[in-house]
Amino acid sequence: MADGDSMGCGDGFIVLEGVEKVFEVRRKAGFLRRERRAVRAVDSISFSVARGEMVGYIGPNGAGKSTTVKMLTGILTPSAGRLRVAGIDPSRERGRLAHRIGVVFGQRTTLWWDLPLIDSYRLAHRMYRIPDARYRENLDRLVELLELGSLLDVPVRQLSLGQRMRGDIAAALLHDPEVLYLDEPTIGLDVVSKAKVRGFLRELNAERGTTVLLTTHDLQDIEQLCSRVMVIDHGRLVYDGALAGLHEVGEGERTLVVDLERESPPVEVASARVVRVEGPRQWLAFPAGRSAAAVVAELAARYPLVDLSVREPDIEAVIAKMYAEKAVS
Ligand SMILES: Nc1ncnc2c1ncn2[C@@H]1O[C@H](COP(=O)(O)OP(=O)(O)OP(=O)(O)O)[C@@H](O)[C@H]1O
Repeated sequence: MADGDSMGCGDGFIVLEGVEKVFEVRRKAGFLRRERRAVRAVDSISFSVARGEMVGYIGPNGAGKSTTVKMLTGILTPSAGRLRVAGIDPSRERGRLAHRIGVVFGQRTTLWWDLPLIDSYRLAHRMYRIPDARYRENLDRLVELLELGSLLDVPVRQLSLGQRMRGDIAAALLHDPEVLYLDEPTIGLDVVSKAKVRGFLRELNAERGTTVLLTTHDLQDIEQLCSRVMVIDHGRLVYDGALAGLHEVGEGERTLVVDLERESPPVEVASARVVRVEGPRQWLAFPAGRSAAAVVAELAARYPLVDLSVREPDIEAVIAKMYAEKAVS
């Protein structure tokens, strides 16, 4: 089959239907005896990403994120299911797909370590057969946006982690890919470098409509860049939706911060529990799915309130809880 549209998935640009990847691993099981075991790294995953979407793909270590990305780039062939990126079957037409996608691995560089940065770009120019005018235009734009001007003649090994990451991102975008896979793009970066990378990605998505699939352990990346998030755990997709909806899935707690008229012992209400007291200020936790109005009404009826505010659950806490629950079940 040549075309992704024939899969009946509408305008999906990245489409997975029941995709699986099973690895055969051999283990020593005694003297001269080896045992074969199947590891189901990706277990019947289906999703569809529209052109121009920016999606977070998250999950604990060993969940199957890298395996999914490797199948999307064509490095690995799925054991079952169907997969298309821009209408292309990645493992069958890896070369053709390479012109349409860009890949950045935070922990691995694709740049030539001992050569000046610009040499890696010249190589990409030839490798991807980018027309000269387009190469120049893209290079100028990326150098400006990623602030690489003073770094082009510096050997890659002398670059800081943040500089190298920006260099890698530029390398992945010189050929104008429609899709960008980012694997931990801000790992190990300082706050300023993280902000630069995130700012650039937002601009890229807004200006060029580049579709972005972002794998990260840094949930601020997701909060600042993605309106949709997919959570994978033990090879299965356990959540696909808005970031805000994760609060409900994780059944996190919201916090009501109240200022009483004067310092007092922890307040007593049925709908919430006090988790902290500091002078006249008290913090009350209540289930995220419940309305704050009931808690406020109960409090106001019994205590003199000066001020109050509601804090949403910390997304990291919600996801940590979600993983913990999965591990127990
Ligand atoms: N080539 C391989 N051979 C055998 N097992 C593998 C192979 N690659 C991955 N696995 C196994 O598949 C599962 C998923 O691994 P994967 O690297 O996709 O997880 P991940 O979500 O990317 O994890 P991390 O966040 O640690 O990078 C793990 O149990 C891993 O040990």
